[in-house]
Amino acid sequence: MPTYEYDLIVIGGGAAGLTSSGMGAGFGAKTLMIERDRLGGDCTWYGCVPSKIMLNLAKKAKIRGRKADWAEVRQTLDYIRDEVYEDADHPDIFRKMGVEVAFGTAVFTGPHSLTLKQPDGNSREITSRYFLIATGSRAMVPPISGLDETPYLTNHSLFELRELPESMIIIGGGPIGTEMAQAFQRLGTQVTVVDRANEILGKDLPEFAGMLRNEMEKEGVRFYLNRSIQSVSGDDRRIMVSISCADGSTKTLSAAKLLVAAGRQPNTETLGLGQAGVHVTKSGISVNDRCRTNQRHIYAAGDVTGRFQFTHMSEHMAKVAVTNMLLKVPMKIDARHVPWATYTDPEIAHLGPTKAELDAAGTRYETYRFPYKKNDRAITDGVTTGWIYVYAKKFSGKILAADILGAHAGDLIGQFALAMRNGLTLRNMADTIFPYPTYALGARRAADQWYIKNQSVGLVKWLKRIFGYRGPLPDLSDPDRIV
Ligand SMILES: Cc1cc2nc3c(=O)[nH]c(=O)nc-3n(C[C@H](O)[C@H](O)[C@H](O)COP(=O)(O)OP(=O)(O)OC[C@H]3O[C@@H](n4cnc5c(N)ncnc54)[C@H](O)[C@@H]3O)c2cc1C
Ligand SMILES: NC(=O)c1ccc[n+]([C@@H]2O[C@H](COP(=O)([O-])OP(=O)(O)OC[C@H]3O[C@@H](n4cnc5c(N)ncnc54)[C@H](O)[C@@H]3O)[C@@H](O)[C@H]2O)c1
Repeated sequence: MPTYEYDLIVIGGGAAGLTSSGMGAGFGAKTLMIERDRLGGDCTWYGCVPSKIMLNLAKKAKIRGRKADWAEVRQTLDYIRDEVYEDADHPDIFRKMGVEVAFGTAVFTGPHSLTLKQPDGNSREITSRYFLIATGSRAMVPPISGLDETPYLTNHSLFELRELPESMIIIGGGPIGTEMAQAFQRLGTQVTVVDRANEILGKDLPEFAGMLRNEMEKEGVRFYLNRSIQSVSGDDRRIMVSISCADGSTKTLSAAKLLVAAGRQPNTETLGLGQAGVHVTKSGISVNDRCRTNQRHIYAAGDVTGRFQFTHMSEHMAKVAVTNMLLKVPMKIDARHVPWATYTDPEIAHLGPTKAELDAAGTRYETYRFPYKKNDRAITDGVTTGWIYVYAKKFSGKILAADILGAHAGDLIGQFALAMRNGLTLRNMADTIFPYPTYALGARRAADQWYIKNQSVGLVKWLKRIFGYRGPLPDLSDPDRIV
């Protein structure tokens, strides 16, 4: 067997790269992680962490009822991002684990070799037995007339703004556009969202996405949905966005800033994938269920594959890749149990196939629902907007999917993910003791609905006859009754 300098080279030090290099070293592989910027990737610097800080500060601004102090927002953003970096992403943490960390850009020169272009201008040729590509994604800039000549923000520049804009137009009502619309509106910016789709958060349950949009409209966010953008123009002081209206006319929106949040594109161009013979498409590096590319020794994980663009999925894919590559254990991406959450107020979360996918596949299921307005903790906290919907088999209670709108939906969906992944049924959940008063108890009460819905007047008649009970027949007509 030829000898290589490393057993594993990981390219990219974001969620997928950090997980895979730590695991690689943990399994005894001589591992090198290459990062062109700072370890931590999008999540720490330009994604999950700053966006959740903004949402938290925005909630506080809403409670105080006054505009945020942008200097304080920026200070908090910098302070917490640094804290996350020092606690979880710093190169020394990985060096301690046995990972070599090198800074620079990696470019393949062959199937087992690459050039590391270092920041000081020097280059180094390196070989490895295995590679894991985890170079992530960046904002996709749609081909809109005038956009190239107009200043716009993306998630890369948004959190570095020097002042709070008086107004902002956001192109895209996906998770980024929706979270940032609420955050900026609450901080004091007048936000307008434009999307070509007819509802925000196209991957979530439309009914819940519509309820969230209503809440955001009450807070002042303006939505222009089902509109195509004709052109964009402007300068650093004012931006104009022309949109088409349903009657064929054109309307021009204007704001101080423009944020493009219209999806992602994979970071693949500078990798020299052709030299390594790795197959790539516009949506990302093609991988199989084991995260392997068409080259048996080259794997890819995370956003660069264009598959599931979430931090938890980047970590999951990294685990799948390393387990197959270094342990030779055939582990597959668990695509049937993928949860996600959008951290607006109320939150919106989903698990498994969508309701539309269940319906399209002709799957037979029952919907078990529980409203937040009947959850005592939601009542005491004053956050009663929301619902838990679980889709499950009528007789077995086997969980097929779930949607949640409401406070802590992202945490609650984890309860169903654990149950569904491990074959626990709604009956098992309903028989489990959950503490009172918690949001999690709402998950159990949704599971209780399986017992309640399986109760029937016929069953009660049978009980009465067998045991000689003398009460009247119950009224079971309310589909949302809780006992
Ligand atoms: C605003 C926003 C909010 C988000 N919020 C959430 C959330 O709440 N929850 C959630 O689950 N997900 C969220 N996401 C998605 C999440 O951030 C990504 O799915 C995740 O960061 C992807 O991780 P990754 O490791 O694949 O890529 P990245 O984190 O992008 O890491 C890739 C790394 O590779 C480096 N790199 C690229 N090319 C090269 C090269 N040629 N050589 C060397 N290094 C290279 C980059 O510098 C980068 O550090 C959010 C994203 C955004 C933009
Ligand atoms: N809480 C979270 O987990 C979280 C938060 C933010 C981002 N993310 C991840 O980041 C990914 C990217 O987020 P995103 O919101 O940029 O992308 P997205 O693809 O989810 O949504 C983009 C939106 O932009 C619209 N759009 C695209 N082109 C348009 C055009 N020319 N004109 C008008 N509208 C247009 C689409 O219809 C869509 O609604 C997400 O898919 C998600 O995986 C996750």
